Amino acid sequence: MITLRLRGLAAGRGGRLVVPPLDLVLGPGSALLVTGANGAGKSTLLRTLAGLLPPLAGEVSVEGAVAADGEPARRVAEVAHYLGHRNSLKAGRSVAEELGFWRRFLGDTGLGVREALAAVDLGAAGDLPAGVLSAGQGRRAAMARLLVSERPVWILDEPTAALDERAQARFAALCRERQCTGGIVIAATHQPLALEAPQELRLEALRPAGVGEAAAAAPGGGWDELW
Ligand SMILES: Nc1ncnc2c1ncn2[C@@H]1O[C@H](COP(=O)(O)OP(=O)(O)OP(=O)(O)O)[C@@H](O)[C@H]1O
Repeated sequence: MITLRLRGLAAGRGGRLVVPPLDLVLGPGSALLVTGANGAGKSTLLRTLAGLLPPLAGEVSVEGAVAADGEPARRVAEVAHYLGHRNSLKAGRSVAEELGFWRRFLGDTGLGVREALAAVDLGAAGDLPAGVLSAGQGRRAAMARLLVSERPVWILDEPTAALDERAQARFAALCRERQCTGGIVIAATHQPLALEAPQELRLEALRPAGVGEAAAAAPGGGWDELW
């Protein structure tokens, strides 16, 4: 059964510390809700966990999971789905074609494309170009991407933004099913998300060194000119 272990994991952008070192253990069936104000570093942390940004310090290790090649997984990216702010669907191709691409790319170990679309109430939209989907439909198509390939870790950035109430409830149920089968769900969100017994990690925005001084000293009002 899978466990993720964060040891002194610090995340940042452009060499600037955004999330101070964290120690955390996420065992099978667990969930982590990452909260905090705009700019606090939620996306930065999630992208670091997903292997899309290098940690500034420390590490995240994976134990007890097997990668697609049958070897023990060494990196979270080998066993995780990452759902970012964008839906990762090419506008000119049909929703079904796009999901078919992701199914081949990520490993065809989950639901078939039509089954996955039905599971997110998008059964009638498979032949539409992805670019014509509404914001909420696009998000549901992205949810279907989580289902076409079986991966134990879901890393989700604002997953329910744009979803109506029914779709939010459906998505939360899918996350809990992931937990029930021993998976791990990590979600950054400003909205309630009904996960099973989540740990909460609230991030506080760090003030970049020297910002106050620079603003005070800048001619013409400093930061005010940016708004
Ligand atoms: N590509 C980048 N280069 C430099 N700084 C960045 C970059 N992307 C984000 N930042 C900065 O990193 C900090 C954290 O941003 P991040 O997107 O992680 O916040 P967040 O908590 O996810 O915010 P939100 O709730 O608005 O989505 C912010 O100060 C932001 O300006």
